[in-house]
Amino acid sequence: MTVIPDSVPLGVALPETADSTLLSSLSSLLTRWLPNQRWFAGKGRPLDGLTLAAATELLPCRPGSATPGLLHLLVTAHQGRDTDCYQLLLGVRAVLPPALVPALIGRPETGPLRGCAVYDAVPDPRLTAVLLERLRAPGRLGALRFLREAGTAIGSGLSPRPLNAEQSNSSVVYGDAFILKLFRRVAPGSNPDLELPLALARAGCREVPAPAAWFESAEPPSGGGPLTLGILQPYLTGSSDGWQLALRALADGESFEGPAHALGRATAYVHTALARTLPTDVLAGGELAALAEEMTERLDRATEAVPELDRYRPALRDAFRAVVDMARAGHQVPVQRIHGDLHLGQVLRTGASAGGGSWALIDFEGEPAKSLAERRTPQPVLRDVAGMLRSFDYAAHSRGATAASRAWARANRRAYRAGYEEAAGTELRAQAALLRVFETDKAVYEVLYEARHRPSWLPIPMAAVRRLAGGPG
Ligand SMILES: Nc1ncnc2c1ncn2[C@@H]1O[C@H](COP(=O)(O)OP(=O)(O)O)[C@@H](O)[C@H]1O
Ligand SMILES: O=P(O)(O)O[C@H]1O[C@H](CO)[C@@H](O[C@H]2O[C@H](CO)[C@@H](O)[C@H](O)[C@H]2O)[C@H](O)[C@H]1O
Repeated sequence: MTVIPDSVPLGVALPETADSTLLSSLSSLLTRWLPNQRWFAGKGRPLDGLTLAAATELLPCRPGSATPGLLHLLVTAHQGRDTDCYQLLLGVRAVLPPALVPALIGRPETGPLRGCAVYDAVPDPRLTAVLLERLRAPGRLGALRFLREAGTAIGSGLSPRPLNAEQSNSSVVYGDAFILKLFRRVAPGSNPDLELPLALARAGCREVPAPAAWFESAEPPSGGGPLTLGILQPYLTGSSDGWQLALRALADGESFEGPAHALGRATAYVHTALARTLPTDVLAGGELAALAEEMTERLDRATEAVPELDRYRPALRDAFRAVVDMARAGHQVPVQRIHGDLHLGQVLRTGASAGGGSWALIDFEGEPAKSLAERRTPQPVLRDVAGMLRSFDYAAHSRGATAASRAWARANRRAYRAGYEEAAGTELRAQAALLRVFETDKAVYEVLYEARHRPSWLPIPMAAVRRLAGGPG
């Protein structure tokens, strides 16, 4: 791009004049491409337009050059009154190799990149290698700041490959040693997916992969703090996620109670370490009433999207009222930072083939639909426990709700609770009413999630809603 002098090697913020020409030339291509991405959060609503929040050239983009360029953009998507900021990493080449053709976004007809192939850079190892180099050498580059945890060794020359998982974000694995998670929808303020694992690792908790390096963008003029953009952490080679393992055990007619028990213990260790390291509080009186109100509102929103929920609404509202009764009876509920969206897909088991195995919790972002402020608010630990209990129910139902699969789910739920109680030193039985409230709230969340993302899965949380509302399961 002509605005960048040859002498600037890497990472420059584009001058504002270049920003506006750049975006106007890319705008129509990105407006078509963005809504089709798995991670685009505003599906089903028209995209009215895009504005550019920040642009940084990580590798020079020169039309006609044989070497690829790399542009880092933060763009704001406008949908009615809603705005969301997305992180885009764009490759720029004169000629696109066949392997990268599926990543093509388009060829701008005007502006500084006229005629170049502009594409999603995540599948291009030549470009993602640059990100690792930047993370190895902390410092500021244009609008971006690269940081590294003291005392971590990050090797050079590790070959990158994109992780081909259905994800809310995009990840790149480097030589099976590290994984870089690139957040797609970003917001000002520290992302709990960095904040919590960093605090846990620094506190010596071994149940999370420790962040090794990360990068962020400067605080926007509207405030709120820097935006967390990407996190590099050790790649747990040979691990399998809990969802795959549970389904395999179910299909093979094998018990999963040992791993479920260990998972309960791992969850408790993480909770205990979080309570030791980060602020805690208690909810009482009006705050408990507000919690019930929040759950009721979520139920009302879900009912608007899934009218089938309406017949269960009175019973579910009654269930939430248990929290108001607790408030009236003068109960206090401890709250602390938690995982926020714990399920079998968020836990990785390593070393299982050697007979032992240990669990690691990943993806501390919280429920994707909640704002960053909501996700960072201290919560009762039972929210996480309930999430995992629901997940055993999901696994069983995804293979047909037979008597055997239901018994399998019950046994694993019991084992998970027992492991948790043992390691946390708490009696979950004494909190059964509140645990049921959180399971109910999670099932309502899942109804809305499935209706939006995977309608064919809707019967799974609907069956739970029916059961929790007092009907047959
Ligand atoms: N440290 C890790 N080691 C090995 N695999 C990982 C690691 N972190 C994430 N993964 C893999 O990447 C997938 C997506 O990671 P996750 O943090 O859940 O991203 P997203 O928020 O985009 O869903 C996980 O399901 C897991 O398969
Ligand atoms: O992993 P994410 O943070 O993107 O979480 C969202 O998607 C999950 C599905 O991938 C969804 O989890 C639900 O389905 C799981 C099986 O696929 C099941 O194990 C969970 O118990 C169930 O909640 C999660 O709710 C959603 O936030």
